[in-house]
Amino acid sequence: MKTVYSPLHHRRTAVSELDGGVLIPPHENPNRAETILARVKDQQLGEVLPPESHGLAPIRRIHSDRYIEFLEHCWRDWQAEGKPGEAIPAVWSGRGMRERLPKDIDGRLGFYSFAAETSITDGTWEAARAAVDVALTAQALVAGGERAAFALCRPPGHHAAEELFGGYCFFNNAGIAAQAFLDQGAKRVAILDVDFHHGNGTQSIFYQRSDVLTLSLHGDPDLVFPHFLGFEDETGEGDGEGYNLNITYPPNTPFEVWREGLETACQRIVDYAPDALIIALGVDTFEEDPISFFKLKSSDYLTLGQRLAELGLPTLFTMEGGYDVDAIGVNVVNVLKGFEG
Ligand SMILES: NCCCNCCCCCS
Ligand SMILES: [Mg+2]
Ligand SMILES: [Zn+2]
Repeated sequence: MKTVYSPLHHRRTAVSELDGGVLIPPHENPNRAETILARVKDQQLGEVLPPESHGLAPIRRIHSDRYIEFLEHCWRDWQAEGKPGEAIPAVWSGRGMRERLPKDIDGRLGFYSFAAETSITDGTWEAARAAVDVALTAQALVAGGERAAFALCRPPGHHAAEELFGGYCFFNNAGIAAQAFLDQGAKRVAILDVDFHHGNGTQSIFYQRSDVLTLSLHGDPDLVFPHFLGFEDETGEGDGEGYNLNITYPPNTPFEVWREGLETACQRIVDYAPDALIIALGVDTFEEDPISFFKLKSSDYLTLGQRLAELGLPTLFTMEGGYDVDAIGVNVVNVLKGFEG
């Protein structure tokens, strides 16, 4: 299986994440991608390719122009105000307030985000753009006939909505790739999110559409991020009714239980008969993950990959979460090796 990787992910080297009332070194750090890349090479998974540039057009198919403009200029505008730290949202439109876009940078940060753990800093724009190019380059490999390809994206994307950043995400790499498949002639695309957290951005982008089936297995949002979306009664709206599936699990869920949800999701995908499958691959389902509460073991990721291969679909893997950096390489490549059989 080919991997697409860009060293430009290093441009996203934030120094602060708001956690527990203090600023900590971010969980979503460059070592994640480097550890995965090293394991890809160590296991001789396949060729590692640089991304081709795809420009803004594919991003504009999913994210609004004003949101893209905001991301491009946020750091400049923040610095212009002489703020000492990284750009972190601190004020939002609470219930009963207005949903209008303010001029001020603090207001705009709140308007375009849903969480405060994700800072914007110098280079975030470049890294987020490169992650999209990585996803689209891998998508082109699959559209061009490869059975599967791995987009080693960093920063991740599944929490990013049309006009929202958060959860370490800025552009929805998997969603942009799904739209690219459709723009190139696919009729139906399924996005299966196996990250520990609900893919709220992916769900909301396609919530009223039936040409993209979105499915996510994740920790009960009553207990974990993103807290305000991802419940099992969210099944889609309008044309999209029936084309969103959320399966939630409690703390300490082991693979034996989690795989039942995977089976349900796989059956739904078979019924949907998509032209392509995108796996939003987070491995924060791992038993040692520092911010999650499932109990999957490294060997379970081999089984996960095997099960996904049985769907027999052209498959794009986009890298999402996973924060036990020592184990992330083994766990990610186990999925891909399991898939290859
Ligand atoms: N104290 C941990 C808070 C985590 N909040 C964001 C989680 C984003 C996961 C991305 S896959
Ligand atoms: Mg998920
Ligand atoms: Zn996650």
